[in-house]
Amino acid sequence: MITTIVVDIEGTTSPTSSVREDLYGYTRERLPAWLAENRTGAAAPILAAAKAQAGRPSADTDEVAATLRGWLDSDVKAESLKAAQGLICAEGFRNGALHGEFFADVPPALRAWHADGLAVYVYSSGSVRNQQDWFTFARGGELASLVCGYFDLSTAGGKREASSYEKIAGAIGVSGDRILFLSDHPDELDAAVAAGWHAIGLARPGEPNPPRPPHRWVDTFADIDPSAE
Ligand SMILES: CSCCC(=O)C(=O)COP(=O)(O)O
Repeated sequence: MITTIVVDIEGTTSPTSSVREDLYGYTRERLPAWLAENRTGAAAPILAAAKAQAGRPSADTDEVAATLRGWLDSDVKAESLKAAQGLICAEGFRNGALHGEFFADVPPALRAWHADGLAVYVYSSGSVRNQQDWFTFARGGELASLVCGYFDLSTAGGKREASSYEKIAGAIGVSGDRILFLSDHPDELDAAVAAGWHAIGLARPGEPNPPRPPHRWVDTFADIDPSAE
């Protein structure tokens, strides 16, 4: 019996375009100034991690900003970039420039699962901070009250690793065979199944990741019945 649902964000709850155009665009524009202004504070661990990952220990903040912008452009899911994105976008969510964007079928499904007593968690490459803001400042009304918790690359690990799903199951204290994972990415579904989870793929019109066997694929949360898993 499924007691817990874990959802991916990009391509699953939300259009890829809303992440890449809105969040990446907002971050891209503000990265150089934000890194420079916060280099001895919130940006310090981000600068250190990005320099280490890039193999450029003596890079200055301008060079790190250019590196992080390059990672945004090629969608590198690096922890340091995602941490910066979460902190930079926090201001945009609070001043009304940014909203969490969700496919129309997602809020009613989350409400129904919550009303049925299912626990909903989020696991995304975006930082926990960014995820919380995405659900809190959802266009059309907050959705964070429907979510029990959030996991990201720093708290769970990479999304294509079975060990990350084992770690999440351990952290929430639920056996994998009671957890249903929803994602648009076949490699992530493979990893969740390898950890003993149930998994359903989202293949939404216009989204980039093609479906792949052996998973079941749907194009809307309305077609997901956790009690039938
Ligand atoms: C709204 S949280 C930020 C989303 C993000 O930056 C991202 O890379 C989404 O990746 P996902 O793991 O949800 O596909």
